[in-house]
Amino acid sequence: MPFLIGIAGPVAVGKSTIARVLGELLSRRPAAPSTGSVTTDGFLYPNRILERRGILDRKGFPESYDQEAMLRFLTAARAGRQVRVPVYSHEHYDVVPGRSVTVGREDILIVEGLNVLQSCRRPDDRGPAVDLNDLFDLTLYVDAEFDDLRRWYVARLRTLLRTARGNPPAHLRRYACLSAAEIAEEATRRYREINEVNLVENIQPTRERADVIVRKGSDHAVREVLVRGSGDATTSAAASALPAVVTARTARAAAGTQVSSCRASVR
Ligand SMILES: Nc1ncnc2c1ncn2[C@@H]1O[C@H](COP(=O)(O)OP(=O)(O)OP(=O)(O)O)[C@@H](O)[C@H]1O
Ligand SMILES: CC(C)(CO)[C@@H](O)C(=O)NCCC(=O)O
Repeated sequence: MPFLIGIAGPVAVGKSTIARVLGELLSRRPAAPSTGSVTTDGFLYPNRILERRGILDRKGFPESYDQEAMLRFLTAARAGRQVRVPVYSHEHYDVVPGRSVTVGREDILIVEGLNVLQSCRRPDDRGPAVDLNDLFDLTLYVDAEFDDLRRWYVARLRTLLRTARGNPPAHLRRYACLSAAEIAEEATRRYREINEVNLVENIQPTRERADVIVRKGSDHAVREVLVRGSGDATTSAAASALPAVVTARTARAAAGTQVSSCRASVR
């Protein structure tokens, strides 16, 4: 059965980047465990369903996910069963029809998404909601300042537009004839009106459930690592070892990131 790691946090905080780097680092451990990572974005309903339900502008909110499918996936993965996960594309702003990734047989499986610490409806609402947190062996919450989050969101949008090379998919067309300043203004407004509302209402309230809170600075470097623990010597030692590992290695693995000092404590 895989060791399941959950990574939660706001939109554009760097969850998938951390999942990728962490997976790579863990697979280089002496025992060479096999690792995989997957995002809960794949369980978003396709745009056509969100549109039909009038919730396209609620993408990322709890009701925009197929929670039953997500719960089935996590339960199967936890039991070590192979399972197919649909794929979401930021480029196309939609779930990709017919595409999936198969996971569940790895030694370590990392699942990242806005909602991995939230609770999830059971099929047909039978029984109380499940705290997804309970399905993971270790959970992280990646945190950052709102100003930085907006900036990283805008930067990612710019990258998407650049990658589209003058032929953007439908949802990016509205940005195509805007100046750089207008793109930043429009994307910042979008972040504030949708993602920040979701952050305050649904994502940030789950932060304290995480085993580890990782705080990033405006240069993406890890500034602080807060480990939830009983205050015993082992937890304290693990907490003090973490920042050096996370900061230095994440920085090396993510090109252009500065290595900087980082505090660690047990909370
Ligand atoms: N360590 C890093 N150094 C430099 N840039 C980074 C780093 N981590 C993330 N980024 C950049 O920040 C942006 C958001 O990162 P990423 O896509 O990993 O976030 P996310 O939390 O997975 O987003 P979402 O919730 O929307 O899927 C991307 O443009 C990415 O390149
Ligand atoms: C796909 C999510 C929900 C999370 O990755 C996010 O990137 C997103 O698209 N949010 C919806 C609002 C927006 O367009 O940014």
